Amino acid sequence: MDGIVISCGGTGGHLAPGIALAEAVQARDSRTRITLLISQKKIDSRLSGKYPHLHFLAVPGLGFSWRPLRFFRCAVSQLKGLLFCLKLLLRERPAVVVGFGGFTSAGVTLAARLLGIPVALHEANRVPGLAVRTLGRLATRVYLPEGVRLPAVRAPRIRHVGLPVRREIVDHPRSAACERLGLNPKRRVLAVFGGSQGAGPLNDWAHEHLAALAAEGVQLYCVSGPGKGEAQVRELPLRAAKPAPEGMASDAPVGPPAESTAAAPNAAPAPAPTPARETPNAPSETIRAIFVPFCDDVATLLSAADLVVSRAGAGTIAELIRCGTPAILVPYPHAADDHQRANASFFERQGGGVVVEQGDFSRLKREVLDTIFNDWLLNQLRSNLRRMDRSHAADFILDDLERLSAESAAAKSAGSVSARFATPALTPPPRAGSAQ
Ligand SMILES: CC(=O)N[C@H]1[C@@H](OP(=O)(O)OP(=O)(O)OC[C@H]2O[C@@H](n3ccc(=O)[nH]c3=O)[C@H](O)[C@@H]2O)O[C@H](CO)[C@@H](O)[C@@H]1O
Repeated sequence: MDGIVISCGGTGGHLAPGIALAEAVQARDSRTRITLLISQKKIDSRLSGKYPHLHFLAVPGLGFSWRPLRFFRCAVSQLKGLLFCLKLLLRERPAVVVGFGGFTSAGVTLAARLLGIPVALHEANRVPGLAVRTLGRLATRVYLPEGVRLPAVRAPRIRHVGLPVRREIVDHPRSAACERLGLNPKRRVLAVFGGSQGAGPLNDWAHEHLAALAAEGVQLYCVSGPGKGEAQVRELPLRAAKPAPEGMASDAPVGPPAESTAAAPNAAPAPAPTPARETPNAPSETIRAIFVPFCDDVATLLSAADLVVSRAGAGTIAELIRCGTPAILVPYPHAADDHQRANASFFERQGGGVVVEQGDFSRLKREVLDTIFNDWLLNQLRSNLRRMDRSHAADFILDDLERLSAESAAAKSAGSVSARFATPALTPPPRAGSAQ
């Protein structure tokens, strides 16, 4: 393939699979020109900064809104985005364009369509978003999660495939991962993760329950999200107020902990070993709760965690599956068309974990403690997650894109040959997107 433009801006859930696809293209042929279009949002520059070997370009564009002023600003910025993409595609002449949804996909999809470049759109969620629903009709190909339908797009243009996951997302040995994060491998680890923007209610829950979790011997690692809290490490006493019966969580109230606070997440050595449930009263031991605004090494976090409490973004779910980490998903209740609830309940039905609604937070602590100390259940969930993994998504998409680009090239050259030998009256000019 000569070149590829990947539109993946607006949020971590679009950017991460874009990066994954770019990595797969590079691995297949390092000479392929790859351009990744991102948005001007901070989260995009934060995440893309980790990949200096890839070529990112920020494209103008704002998210859609029905509010009059915002609607007008969105229309102007989308127009600017379209012109930007037309210039880019005319200069780069990529063999194919791929969009991972979101408002940054609009301009490049239209531009590709106008220039007769095959364009593929990928939907990660179990309810297709506005971008894929509206732009899908223009696309040469639409990739959907297994079992998801999009009636507006003709069936031959649809392929069912999972979400490409970045190469770095692999399951590491747990002990080494814990030590890298400054956690004690002999204690249980709960990760709290709100997706690329963080989740205020999950952060609040983590702050409210860190003492109670520590008392039970559960270490906490909370990724609070950019701008949603400072990095801090807290050392809390391990103190079972009421020893719990074997295999059951204690819900006894825990008094205010004698705690210390430090600023650097990975500074101090890991505390002394001994699981809380085996020796509930180890007076000198402290349990850590770590808060970071952003995590640059999600694979290490998911490898260290025995259990994750998380939003139900499609990217996070794909990474939980890849690392085999069981989760309690708390879908974001205001996600467009409630797609996070659909993502979460599919994950639950497949056996990767359980769903707790945000309105049902009172049962979250019990759910966490009942799961995190239940080795039989954790093993069941891990084996279900292994079964759910679709590790070939990037290669499947890449094979298909190569086919689309070859078909488009063949159609174009057939068009130009017939144009040379046939009379113009008999041979219609090749249509844009004739490979469709
Ligand atoms: C509120 C909302 O509508 N969120 C949507 C958004 O989620 P969001 O942007 O949160 O995306 P996901 O949860 O799908 O993925 C987040 C990605 O960012 C990475 N990451 C995140 C935090 C961090 O500190 N470091 C880091 O690297 C994760 O590893 C993952 O690759 O896009 C997803 C994909 O369309 C949707 O499913 C989500 O519903």
